[in-house]
This record gives sequence, structure tokens and C-alpha cells, in this order.
Amino acid sequence: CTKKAKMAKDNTNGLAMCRVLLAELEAHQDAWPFLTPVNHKAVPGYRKVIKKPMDFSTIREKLANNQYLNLETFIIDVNLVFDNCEKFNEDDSEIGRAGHNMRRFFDERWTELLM
Ligand SMILES: Cn1cc(C(=O)NCCN)ccc1=O
Repeated sequence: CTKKAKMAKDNTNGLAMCRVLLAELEAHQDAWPFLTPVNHKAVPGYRKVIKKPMDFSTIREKLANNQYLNLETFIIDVNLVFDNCEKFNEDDSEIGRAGHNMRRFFDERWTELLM
């Protein structure tokens, strides 16, 4: 096949992996803080501190709207969820621990799928 065709196949495989990974993130027992956008009206300081909010439902919407070029751009948004969580929450808190658990799960899972 041509290089372009191979690239297209890679993107297809990459996007299939995004769907698998996102479904597993959403199904994880520690996903609850990340399933929907943080309600900045209910969480004082969030809008000021977190410049680029991100959550799993927004990632799902972007995936459905074909806004991820490949697995890499998808991984950037997933890591944004966990980086925001670390910035706003103490490590020794319910949500802080959930964020660390979810990041570890995600890192192990996508490397498994890619290796
Ligand atoms: C990720 N994150 C979630 C919340 C939250 O309250 N989520 C709603 C749970 N029902 C607050 C701060 C934060 O960083």
C-alpha cells in the first residue's frame, strides 16, 4: 500500500484504540470525578486556577466530532484531565488519589496496547 494509505490505516487503528481506551477510562471505579466537566459554580477557584478544563465527556464529544488527529492528540487531552486534577487537588484527598489511580491505569493500558 502507499505511504498515505498506511498513514490512513494507522490513524484508523489509532482512533479505534482511542475508543477502547476512553471506554475503559469511563468504566473505571475511580472515574467519577472526571466523567463530566467540573462545575466551576460549585467549586470555588476552579475557573481561575485551571486554564484548560477537560473531562471524559468532552473527550468523547471531540472523538465523535473527529477532532483527534491520532492517538497522540487524544493522549494529550487525557493527560490534561490528570494534570488539572493534580494542580487543583491535594495528593492526599479523595479526588487527588482518584486522579493518580486513573493516570497509572491509563499509562499502563495504552503502553500495553501500543507495545
Ligand atoms: C476533577 N475534579 C472534580 C471535582 C468534582 O467535584 N467533581 C464532581 C463529582 N461529582 C472537583 C474538583 C476536581 O478537580
